[in-house]
Amino acid sequence: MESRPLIAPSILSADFARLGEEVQAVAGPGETRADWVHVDVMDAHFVPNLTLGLPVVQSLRKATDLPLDCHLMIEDPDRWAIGYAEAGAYNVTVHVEAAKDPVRIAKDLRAAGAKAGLSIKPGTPLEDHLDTLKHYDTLLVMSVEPGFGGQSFIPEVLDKVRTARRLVDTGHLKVLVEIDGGINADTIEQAAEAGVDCFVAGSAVYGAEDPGKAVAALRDRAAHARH
Ligand SMILES: O=C(CO)[C@H](O)[C@H](O)COP(=O)(O)O
Repeated sequence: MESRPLIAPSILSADFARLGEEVQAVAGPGETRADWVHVDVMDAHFVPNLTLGLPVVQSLRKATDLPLDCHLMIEDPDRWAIGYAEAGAYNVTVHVEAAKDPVRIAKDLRAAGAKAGLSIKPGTPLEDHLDTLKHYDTLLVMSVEPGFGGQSFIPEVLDKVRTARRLVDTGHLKVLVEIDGGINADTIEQAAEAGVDCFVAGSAVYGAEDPGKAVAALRDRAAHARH
């Protein structure tokens, strides 16, 4: 397990007209600094929403030195994922439900210098994808149906998190466990207790008066829940 909980604000809940400033709002000093910036790429096909793509990620790469955690909610990630690695993403996550050759994607991402992430929707069993997961660096467990920010946390996914944590800790997998959807001051403790390493939070960070303070408060809650 990561020595301290990682917090990844999702810019899905940020003001898209001021993205550079919004990222700077979580790039402050000390505990107010986010660990990663989570970037939701949606294509209006894999999910019923449309957000941003490569040009925005290329611009974000120049606007911040925080690691970019790109979550591709798109059809045909086999074709597009590599571009995000080449654009300087730290971690590029594809959906197990969309990838045709996920092992090849992971190898290509790593060869391009990025971490490879695998995401799984709430209703998809993890057990069907264990052979694939061992080729990846991160597992992004969706705790809402992907597509929109501001939804309610689905507590049933915590069993999947516990399973992933157990597999990682018994040495069968070397992946960082990440969770995305409905993470806020009320839900982060359950996720931390279940064994999450990295917490994506959109509305809980960008809906707060001070996004940096929200990052610090979420990390603090997650850290306390682990003890
Ligand atoms: O991937 C996502 C939605 O598909 C978002 O990252 C996620 O929903 C974050 O928003 P919030 O923390 O408000 O739930």
